Amino acid sequence: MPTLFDPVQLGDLSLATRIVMSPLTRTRAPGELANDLMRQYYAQRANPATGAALIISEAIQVCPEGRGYIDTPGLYTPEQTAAWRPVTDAVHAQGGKIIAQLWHVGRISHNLLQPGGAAPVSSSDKTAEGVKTRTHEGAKLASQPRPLRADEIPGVIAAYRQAARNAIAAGFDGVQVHGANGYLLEQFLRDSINDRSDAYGGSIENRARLLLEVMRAVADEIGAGRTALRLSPITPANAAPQDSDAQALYTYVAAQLAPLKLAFLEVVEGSTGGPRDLSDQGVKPFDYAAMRAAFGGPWMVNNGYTRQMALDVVAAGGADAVAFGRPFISNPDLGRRLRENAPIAPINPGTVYLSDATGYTDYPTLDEAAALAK
Ligand SMILES: C=C(C(=O)O)c1ccccc1
Repeated sequence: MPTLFDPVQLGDLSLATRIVMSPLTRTRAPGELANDLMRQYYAQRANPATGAALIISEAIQVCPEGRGYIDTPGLYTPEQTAAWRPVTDAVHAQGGKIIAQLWHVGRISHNLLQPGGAAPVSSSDKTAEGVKTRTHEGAKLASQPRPLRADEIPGVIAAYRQAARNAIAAGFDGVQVHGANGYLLEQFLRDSINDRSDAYGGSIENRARLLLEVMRAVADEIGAGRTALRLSPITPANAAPQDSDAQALYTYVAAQLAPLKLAFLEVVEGSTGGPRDLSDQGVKPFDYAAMRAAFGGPWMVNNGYTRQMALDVVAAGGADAVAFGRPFISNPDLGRRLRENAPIAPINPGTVYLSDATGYTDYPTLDEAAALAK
């Protein structure tokens, strides 16, 4: 069996190792534009020999209504598209690969962030209780959303399609659709949020419809081999209550995706950035192997993987690649540290969402830290 450090083919993406950098929102994109500080940050982590064999970008909104925080980037205008080109060029100059995570936050937003101060959109009018968003007027509780009308849904699908086209024009090697963590597509998937009575609500087939229509549109636009998806079957992130039957729902989705032959499916195991086992919260254990069997394609795992866990899951054939999030924030050369079993520097939680280089591009590599220590 291969090791974590062996090459792997994920659709059209040929990776030098199975070490992937997870999407990480960092709120360093004022005006929704990628910039030179972001170019530095991604380039620092892009060399497959020392960093990530594949970078999945921070979440990037596909339309104005898809924004839920200040200073997150977009991919829905020519200016936003052009702003990403220096970033993808810098990643490629390191021999790396990068795909764009395409995002629509749905109800995880506030009127202050919405065009014309309108209500955010979702599958229903259910508010994400207690969720805070970041506006120019400070942290605000998410606003009550309005349900998307059925005649608005083709426009949402078109926005994902156009953003995927823009991502390729910007030099990305592909895209990952964000179908996880309580955002729009998961707001349609789960019957704890979606109470629609039209073709996009009710049965599992109807609640999965929007996600599957988006995936088919993106794959049709840029090729399935450059199209990936992230799902989070049991995460409670962003006040997303559990579905009444997560196993049936997500196994159905995986089976419906199988014929598309996507580049990969990345699955967040447990609670995003939190516990992997939620049984103490009354959540039934989820059978990820059954979901993988239904999907049948390249499988990427995420959430709290240590070096040993990552080595073990790949060696056992339990995953084709492992995505690391927070460790890549504070270790730009994480790939080297994993290979050499070198110390993993911890993050400073207080600087994750600042707006400058502090806690962003100033974490040292092993060599830089050694030089500083002399
Ligand atoms: C895109 C995010 C996700 O997937 O949870 C996100 C957004 C804001 C802060 C942290 C994470």
